[in-house]
Amino acid sequence: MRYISTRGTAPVLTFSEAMMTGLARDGGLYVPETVPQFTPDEIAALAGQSYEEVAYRVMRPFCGESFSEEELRGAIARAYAGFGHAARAPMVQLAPNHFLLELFHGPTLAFKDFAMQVIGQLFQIALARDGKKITIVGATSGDTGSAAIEAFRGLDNVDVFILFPHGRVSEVQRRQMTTPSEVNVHALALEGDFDDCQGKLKDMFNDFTFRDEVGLAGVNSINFARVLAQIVYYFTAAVALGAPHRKISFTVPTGNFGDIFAGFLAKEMGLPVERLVIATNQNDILDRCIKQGAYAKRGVKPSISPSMDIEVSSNFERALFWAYGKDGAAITALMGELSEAGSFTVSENAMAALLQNYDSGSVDEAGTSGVIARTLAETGELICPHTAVGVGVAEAALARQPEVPMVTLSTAHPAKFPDAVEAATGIRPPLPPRMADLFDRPERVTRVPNDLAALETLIRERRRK
Ligand SMILES: Cc1ncc(COP(=O)(O)O)c(C=O)c1O
Ligand SMILES: N[C@@H](CCOP(=O)(O)O)C(=O)O
Repeated sequence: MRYISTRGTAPVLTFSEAMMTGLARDGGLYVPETVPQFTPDEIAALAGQSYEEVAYRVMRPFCGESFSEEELRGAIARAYAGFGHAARAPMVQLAPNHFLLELFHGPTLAFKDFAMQVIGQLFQIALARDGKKITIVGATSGDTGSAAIEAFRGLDNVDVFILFPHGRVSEVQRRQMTTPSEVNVHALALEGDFDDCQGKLKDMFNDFTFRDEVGLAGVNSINFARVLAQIVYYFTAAVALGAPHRKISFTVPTGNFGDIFAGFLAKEMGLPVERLVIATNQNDILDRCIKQGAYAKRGVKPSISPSMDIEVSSNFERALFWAYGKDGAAITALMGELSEAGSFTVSENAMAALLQNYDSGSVDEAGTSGVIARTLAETGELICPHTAVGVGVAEAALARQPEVPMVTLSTAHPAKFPDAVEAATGIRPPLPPRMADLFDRPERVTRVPNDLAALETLIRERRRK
């Protein structure tokens, strides 16, 4: 299995090389050259298997020779052992043909744990083999950061620096990042929004001197291994609802497009996915692009679903790569236009390709609160604001095609966003007992400017040599 860049000119790599490399050296994102195929019989055989077994069968063909069966099975087993639900990703029914896929039973209460826990294990295997030390830098709008810290805290050969937008994450999210006491963990509050954080991260990858000096590694969904581990729950959910004998649609609360792109790959592998519905909050650049064919920045507005306050949606580049027939030069040109002019127009053929797979919708702030309140009243389920955006968009999509079961991804636990949930329902969701003292723990955080040179200097000084 070989991995190629969406921009077409970076070296072709194996799975573990792509995982340890992060951003391709031409600025693109690594993708598998070919997508492994599952037959209907192979999909049917997943029914009744444990989450770990499905994860092994789905991930194995993407890994090539990078990890042995024993290594991959061991990594998966250790990754999910700490999850708070035996099914790992259970489903609850909200309405006839509408299901919620709960992805918040991991250690940091968001879907990020599903992939981050696995790649934490895979990184450790790879690092033990070659004896290297690495510096992970991550950008977060709230959830990736704590998931990365949880997966890598305390490791001798890894330093973790997390950039989050100052004042734009929930207090629970911030404390999850600022209270770990391990010396290898560094929470950095950047003056700017998430796009600034991710922009600086990509700038660091594109500064080859810095990148090679510090052994830079990335655990955002820039890293294909993150996306890979997120494919698994599309299979478990679809099979539980009757795949491969029945088509299933998914609605995905979307920001950086990693989660929904994992659903696209599940479809490419042979899973009968009818529609992948992109759900955006008031930062609706992806919804506008799907409806109007132009990707145009307007400026990020803070919302009550802060993890989706994103305009430069990194993995949309991967979706465009497929839509443009894997033409790296075309993607390079589009990404150049985006950084220079803040917008680009999608060609007619590429739009047609996107519309074969994706549908979209958005929910504004009042709508999000309304969905949280209504979902509680009608179903008894208390949901987080990101999930509420998904539920609102899914209900509209389901009304257009009621005969196809719809799965909405519930991407975070409501207790991560207690203010928004309380404002909508009057109920303040409690943190699980293991996190009950989160507000008593001392915080450690450094305010940083939105400045590449200053960030690189800080990382050079703080990382352990
Ligand atoms: C709770 C939550 N929901 C949804 C999203 C959006 O997911 P993605 O960035 O993969 O589109 C995020 C951030 O990634 C998130 O943290
Ligand atoms: N919403 C994310 C943003 C980063 O996404 P990633 O999937 O690329 O890591 C977050 O919570 O940090």
